[in-house]
Amino acid sequence: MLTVSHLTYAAGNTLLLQSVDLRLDAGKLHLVIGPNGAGKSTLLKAMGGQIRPSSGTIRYGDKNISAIGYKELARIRASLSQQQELSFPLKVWEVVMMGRYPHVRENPGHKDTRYCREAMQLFHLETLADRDYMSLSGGEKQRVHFARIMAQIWEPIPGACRYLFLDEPLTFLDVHYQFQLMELLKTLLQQPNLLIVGVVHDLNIAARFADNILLLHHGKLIAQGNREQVLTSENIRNVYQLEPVVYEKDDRYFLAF
Ligand SMILES: Nc1ncnc2c1ncn2[C@@H]1O[C@H](COP(=O)(O)OP(=O)(O)OP(=O)(O)O)[C@@H](O)[C@H]1O
Repeated sequence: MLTVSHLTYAAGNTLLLQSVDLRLDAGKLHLVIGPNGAGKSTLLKAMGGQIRPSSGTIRYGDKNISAIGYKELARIRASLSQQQELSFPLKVWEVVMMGRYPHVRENPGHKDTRYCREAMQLFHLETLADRDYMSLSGGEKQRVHFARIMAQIWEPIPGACRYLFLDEPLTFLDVHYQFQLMELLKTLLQQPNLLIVGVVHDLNIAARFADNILLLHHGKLIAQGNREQVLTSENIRNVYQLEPVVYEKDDRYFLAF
């Protein structure tokens, strides 16, 4: 479980997050939505321990993350940031292997190689393993980074949770891979003690795949819950200044503008 209590983050005089409270369970897909500049990336970075809150606490289980050392943090949580560009020549498998560095003492061992291979299989990268990363398309690069961060937290930790933070993971992916990734995340969540939080802009993706939707606006958590609770006409109007038509049919729930 991940618990956020009274989280506030300020940059100079600007409050980017204002007293956010959350309790996120493992085994569920939590998707953060909200307009540009709402504070979604800032929230993810704070939950991933990449930035230190101005006030408030973030706990992994019963541990305050400020008490978790950098190396230990890197073994239990992985983050996909919005900008992933690498500007030096590496083969695809070498980029994926970077995910294993927090676990490696001197040189990667058989276990690290196996986890990287399995992570690459998961994202259908086997045939690209020896390609120069810089020669890949945007979508291919994105899949390499998914494999890298999955390799980082590949191994379940007995009795403890692993945390995966994905900031706009659907950027660069065509609609086929977008759906494939979301389905894959749902499958991964069947593993014990895995917690995934992602940021998406597509409200219909959130409606279709999220178990829990977090709506941020001006650094505040405006609504949280399932799609019927969060993706209401009123919330969308207030936050995006758009008037949606909400369709509900069988198990489908979607918004048209
Ligand atoms: N270091 C900083 N100093 C001042 N303002 C900042 C700083 N970092 C972020 N901001 C501002 O804080 C706000 C929230 O940024 P954040 O990146 O969290 O938004 P977001 O919801 O992820 O937006 P987007 O959907 O555009 O990616 C933005 O207005 C951004 O310009």
